[in-house]
Amino acid sequence: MAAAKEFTYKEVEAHNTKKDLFVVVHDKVYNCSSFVDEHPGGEEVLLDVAGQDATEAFEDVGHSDEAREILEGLHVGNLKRQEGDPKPKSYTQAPKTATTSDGASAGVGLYAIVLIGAGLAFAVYKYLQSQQAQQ
Ligand code: HEM
Repeated sequence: MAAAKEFTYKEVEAHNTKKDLFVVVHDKVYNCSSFVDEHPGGEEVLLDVAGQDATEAFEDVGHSDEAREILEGLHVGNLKRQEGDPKPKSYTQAPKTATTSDGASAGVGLYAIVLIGAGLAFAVYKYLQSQQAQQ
């Protein structure tokens, strides 16, 4: 049996189009070109990780054993990691950021309401005090 072909990250990076799409999952290199159109999760997500390390993106979704079998069928070689290679690309980063900023703006809104309420109470208190002083 011939030894598995070795790719550097730079070589994998060159395969980043829909017609020529390599991804890395757990340091193995897969040619997904024939599968892009059939992917149940859509072509966009695969194009997003084209030529990159898709380990986290693939694992975050919780793909089935069947998906892993398809993946093995697309295996074309192994990744030869070198110093300075980028880290795996995460899929969940964007939604997480959105949730954080939503929470922050809700907190600011609540803070404003409390401040306005306190201001109003203070104004009423001052008004009543001045009324009493006049009597
Ligand atoms: C790299 C090779 C990949 C293969 C062979 C593959 C294969 C599959 C298969 C067979 C399914 C159907 C459900 C299942 O059996 O788990 C699926 C669903 C899905 N995949 Fe992938 N996938 C790959 C990469 C990715 C990547 C990188 C993402 C990025 C986020 C992704 C996102 C999804 C999503 C969101 C679904 C769910 C679709 C739905 O249920 O509506 N996949 N994939």
